[in-house]
Amino acid sequence: MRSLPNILIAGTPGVGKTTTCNEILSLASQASPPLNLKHLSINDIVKERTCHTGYDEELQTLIVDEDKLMDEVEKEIADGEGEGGWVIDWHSTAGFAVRWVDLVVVLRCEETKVLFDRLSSRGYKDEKVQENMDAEIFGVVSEEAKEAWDEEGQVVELRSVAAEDIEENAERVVAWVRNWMKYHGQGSTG
Ligand SMILES: Nc1ncnc2c1ncn2[C@@H]1O[C@H](COP(=O)(O)OP(=O)(O)OP(=O)(O)O)[C@@H](O)[C@H]1O
Repeated sequence: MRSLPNILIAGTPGVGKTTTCNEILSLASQASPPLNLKHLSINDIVKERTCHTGYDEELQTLIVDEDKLMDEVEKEIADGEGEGGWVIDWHSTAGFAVRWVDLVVVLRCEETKVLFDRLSSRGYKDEKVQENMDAEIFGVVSEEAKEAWDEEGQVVELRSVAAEDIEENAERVVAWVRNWMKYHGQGSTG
């Protein structure tokens, strides 16, 4: 049994995963007592441990080797077995074992114009912007998560459109962590 939950922050590129993870970690470190949450950036793992088979020029993205990537993720998560507290930052839930993750937060940006502007400002090609817009409109990440984590309350969708959503979402996640700790008899653990 972990003493802190593992949380996967998922969603279409540009919905605000990294920004939200940073805010969660910041709030957690300032909490009293502080919560020892740790950021697990899957983007960094893909690049640093070469969990890819090359670069797709068309879609301007690395072609992820999911098996290798999940081996690396499991090493990280297993290292913290009995400890937990990973805030995992990745666009997808594919490949993750359900037992590794206690809560999946899918960030959503329903305001398509806002997401379009965020993606375009990164210099993405039209095709890549469109692919990501379609994924967001059809709720692809959310559907995938709900298929795997079928226990009630394990997948939550949070709106990430305006700047104030970031803080509100981070506060909700930190509050959820506190509740999880109480429920699992970890109430006084920092
Ligand atoms: N809710 C929001 N309100 C205002 N700006 C936001 C919001 N969410 C994200 N942004 C802005 O959008 C940009 C992308 O955010 P961020 O890098 O956190 O997204 P991401 O989901 O982690 O993307 P990727 O999957 O490509 O890593 C940043 O400039 C961030 O400041």
